[in-house]
Amino acid sequence: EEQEEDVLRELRLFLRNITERLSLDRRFKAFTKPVDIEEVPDYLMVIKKPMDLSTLLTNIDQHKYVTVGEFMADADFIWKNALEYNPDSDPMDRNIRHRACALKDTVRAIIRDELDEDFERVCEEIRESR
Ligand SMILES: Cc1noc(C)c1-c1cc(NS(=O)(=O)c2ccccc2)cc(C(=O)O)c1
Repeated sequence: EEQEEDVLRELRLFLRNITERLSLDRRFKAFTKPVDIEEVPDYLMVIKKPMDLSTLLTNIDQHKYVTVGEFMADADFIWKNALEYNPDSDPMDRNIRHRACALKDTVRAIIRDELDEDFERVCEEIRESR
């Protein structure tokens, strides 16, 4: 009903705000767009679920997420994919893994500091009712 739509509208505002702040952080520039398959031709042979910050934003606008947990599951693919595709000890791989870990820690810190757990519980009730 209307109150549920108000809650989900507030969820989308919260998730858009997080995603836009991450996209403005220069450390995370490589994560703002899908990995370019012309530049990285074997990427889709290794990574089964590509994800990036612009795709998160599209998903938010398409009302894909009803809880913060669902958003986090997709956001986690961004850094997990980077760790999986760039496992080697050479400086380039180490550098992208360092940025991937910074992204993981930053998302978690924002959620810990800014998400009201009662609000997430209301979102989970809506998810279970649908
Ligand atoms: C993410 C990700 N996961 O695997 C890799 C590898 C990256 C990644 C992707 C990008 N952006 S891109 O796919 O459009 C691109 C790749 C190669 C040359 C020029 C552009 C940049 C970087 C970077 O370190 O700058 C890294």
